[in-house]
Amino acid sequence: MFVLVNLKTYPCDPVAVAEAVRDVDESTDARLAVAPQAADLARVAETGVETWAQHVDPIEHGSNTGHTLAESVADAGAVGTLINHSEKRLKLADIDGSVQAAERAGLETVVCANNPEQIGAAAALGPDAVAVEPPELIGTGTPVSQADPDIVEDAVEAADNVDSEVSVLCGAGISTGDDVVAAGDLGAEGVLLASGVAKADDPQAALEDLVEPL
Ligand SMILES: O=C[C@H](O)COP(=O)(O)O
Repeated sequence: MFVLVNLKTYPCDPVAVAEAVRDVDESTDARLAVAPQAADLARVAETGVETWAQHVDPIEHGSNTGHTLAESVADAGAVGTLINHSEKRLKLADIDGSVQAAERAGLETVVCANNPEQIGAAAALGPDAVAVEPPELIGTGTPVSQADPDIVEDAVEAADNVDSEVSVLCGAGISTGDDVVAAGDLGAEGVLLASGVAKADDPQAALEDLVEPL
């Protein structure tokens, strides 16, 4: 299983969480990674943890003030990027452009979507993976894998119908090892999570619980 920890803009210490993710990664067969804010990418990557960006823009070098260039993200040490997170939604053409920009820079891609129908559309754009996240469950602590298992199974089917090479992650409310196991049982190859680790009093203990059954 791939466990991708999104730090969003939570007031955690990104380096401390990154070190916890790195240390737990060394004790599990699961693949762990962390997605800090763009400004924190380089110092997070310096910890040795697998580092992802939260977003890249559909642009090239040039007149793009305030945008996030995929090549700069890669130069800072990221190996992948989220695209179209529910909190950073893009137009379809921009999702396509961001996937292309990320691939140009050698970044792995996970395109987020709200439901199985959008997952099918996202998969058609050729990312490495898609992530289904019902927005109403994000940050609630109510896991999608238990509250809405059909949406995960339907997302897996929708992606598979379009491109069987595209992996499916699920996210929203996932905070325990049981939640991750349930996601895997529904066909997901990974989970995208945030508050369960980034807002935990002890992020390392939260991560150890997450990967313990894997
Ligand atoms: O990127 C992560 C997702 O939005 C899930 O967030 P959450 O684990 O806080 O529900």
